[in-house]
Amino acid sequence: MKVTVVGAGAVGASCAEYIAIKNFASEVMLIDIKEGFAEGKAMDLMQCASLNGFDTKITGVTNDYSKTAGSDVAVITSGIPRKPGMTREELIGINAGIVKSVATSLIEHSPNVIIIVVSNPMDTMAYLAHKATGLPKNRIIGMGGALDSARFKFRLAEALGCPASDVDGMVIGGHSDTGMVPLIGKAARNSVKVSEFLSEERMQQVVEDTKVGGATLTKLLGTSAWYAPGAAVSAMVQAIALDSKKMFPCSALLDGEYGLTDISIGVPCIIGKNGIEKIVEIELSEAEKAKIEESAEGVKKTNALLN
Ligand SMILES: NC(=O)c1ccc[n+]([C@@H]2O[C@H](COP(=O)([O-])OP(=O)(O)OC[C@H]3O[C@@H](n4cnc5c(N)ncnc54)[C@H](O)[C@@H]3O)[C@@H](O)[C@H]2O)c1
Ligand SMILES: O=C(O)C[C@H](O)C(=O)O
Repeated sequence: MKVTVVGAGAVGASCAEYIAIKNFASEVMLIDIKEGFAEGKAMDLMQCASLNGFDTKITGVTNDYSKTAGSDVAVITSGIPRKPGMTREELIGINAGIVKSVATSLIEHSPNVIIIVVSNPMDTMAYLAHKATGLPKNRIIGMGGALDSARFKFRLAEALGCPASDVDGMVIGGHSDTGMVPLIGKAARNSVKVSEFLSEERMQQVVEDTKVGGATLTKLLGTSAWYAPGAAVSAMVQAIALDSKKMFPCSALLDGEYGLTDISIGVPCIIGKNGIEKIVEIELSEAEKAKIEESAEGVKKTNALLN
């Protein structure tokens, strides 16, 4: 499998590194607009091959899309990250132009590619990629929910005083500070609902900490996070490569599912060799439904800025 990663910055390089370490792809092509940058990152990563024991060939190129030809999967991480105090939505002015041109360049050289959109504001960038390319719905996947769910599990594990591997939980809705919907009522520790262990107040704290997970890290780091984002994307690429039919919350273009149309937003999806193979409609409580509707309103407001 050939994977192109557009943007060799913090998230793109982290994603390439995890893909290589997991050793399921034959080739990763890193591409960046900054002269020599992707080449340098690729060389640095390749010098880890004998140390970390991987056979994936990582190559870097400056803005030459002919080198991405024949990609099975492409990950778009190109664009600017937010600084402390900013929202993801504030990035739209610069990132929309980048994502639009990158998505069209990718399919010119890889007509069968499955695109994973990471650049923020992610739900709107995934929607834009659909509009710009006209690709079938299964072939554009927004990454946000996989990361947000990992952060939810981290916060749940912290509250429960247990390893994250004991915890199951999912975040749906928009990938924004206010739009995320952590499904706390369905979260469990080894099949036992977390409400059996945590007070209502502690559960609400977990929900709030999860929603501002990206902002909290941005404040600490001075720019946004990259390790967990890179790991989340690599897990999705792996599910495509291995056709594993794993379920991740992904930003998918909806056509009536969850009562929503003409919007990309986080919902549970089955990921396999065809990208989004199924959107799973789970039963939501009235409160959860109201939160998803509110979240969708927020995403639609950001989408309107594209016009
Ligand atoms: N969806 C998510 O969960 C999630 C998680 C983390 C970061 N992000 C987003 O991912 C994006 C990248 O974050 P980062 O921390 O890696 O930023 P970064 O600045 O480290 O890297 C971005 C890279 O994109 C490159 N670039 C810019 N325009 C380009 C173009 N037209 N073609 C190719 N490359 C181009 C830059 O040169 C830079 O190397 C940001 O928009 C950030 O908000 C999203
Ligand atoms: O927080 C950000 O701006 C980056 C990303 O969306 C994240 O959640 O880490």
